[in-house]
Amino acid sequence: MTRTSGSAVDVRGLRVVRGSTTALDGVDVRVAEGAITGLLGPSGSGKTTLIRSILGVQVTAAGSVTVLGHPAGSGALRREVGYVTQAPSVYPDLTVAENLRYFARVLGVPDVRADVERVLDVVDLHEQRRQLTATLSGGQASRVNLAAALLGTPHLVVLDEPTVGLDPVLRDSLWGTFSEIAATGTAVLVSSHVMDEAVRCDHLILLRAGRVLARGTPAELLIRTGTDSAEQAFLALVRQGHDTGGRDGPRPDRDGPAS
Ligand SMILES: Nc1ncnc2c1ncn2[C@@H]1O[C@H](COP(=O)(O)OP(=O)(O)OP(=O)(O)O)[C@@H](O)[C@H]1O
Repeated sequence: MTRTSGSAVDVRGLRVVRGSTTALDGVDVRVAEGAITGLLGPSGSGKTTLIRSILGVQVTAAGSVTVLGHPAGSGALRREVGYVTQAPSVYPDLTVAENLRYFARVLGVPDVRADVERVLDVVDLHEQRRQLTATLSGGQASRVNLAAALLGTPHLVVLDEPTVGLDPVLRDSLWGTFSEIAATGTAVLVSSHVMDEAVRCDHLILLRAGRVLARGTPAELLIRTGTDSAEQAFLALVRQGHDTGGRDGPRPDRDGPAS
């Protein structure tokens, strides 16, 4: 299996059918190493389905999903991919440090103590290390989830709507942490339906109705649409109705028009 240079994730021609819905319809996506890629789109556009496909837990109808040079879901990726779900994924009746030690052992991290200290550092939760997870604030709980996903130094971190329900200050601080993680060379894929978070990403993939509506840097999308906010850019792209750029150039055959 070849690995596209600089790409942690390479999705080609992905089609997924869930129930009677075509959740993804011929999607091509790359996620770059050492950068934050934002996966944006309204509710039901296919963000979670794409994330599930990248994690290798989604039955696909056509196409390929390659993660760090391996087919999505391969055993080789177990320690390589960190995933932060929308729901809390740590044990409420354990302390922060107990949770992290437990997950580090499950992952088979060689030096559990050192790795737990490292991730506590990244998410700035040293003070809460002995606190029961159930008693943490919403923002602190999000940080424990993130810390658990960072154990074992993954090369790809996938976050599904990580800032939902957080106040603007906490959101800002969490995005700062994502930038720090990306700066270490890790590929960070963040889904969000909050368009104003788009400016915090290095690359954007806009999904609509199971298709890629557009992709590019935030600045490129604003210039292309002649707008000054991600939300307006998204609406302008919906009106234009097709993917007008990105790595492959126009792909009206595959990515548009969006329905
Ligand atoms: N288990 C399922 N059975 C049938 N259809 C499903 C199932 N899960 C998702 N879908 C449909 O697939 C489409 C894509 O859903 P998906 O959850 O990927 O969207 P999303 O962009 O993540 O939405 P949200 O922002 O609301 O989480 C939607 O039309 C949804 O109704």
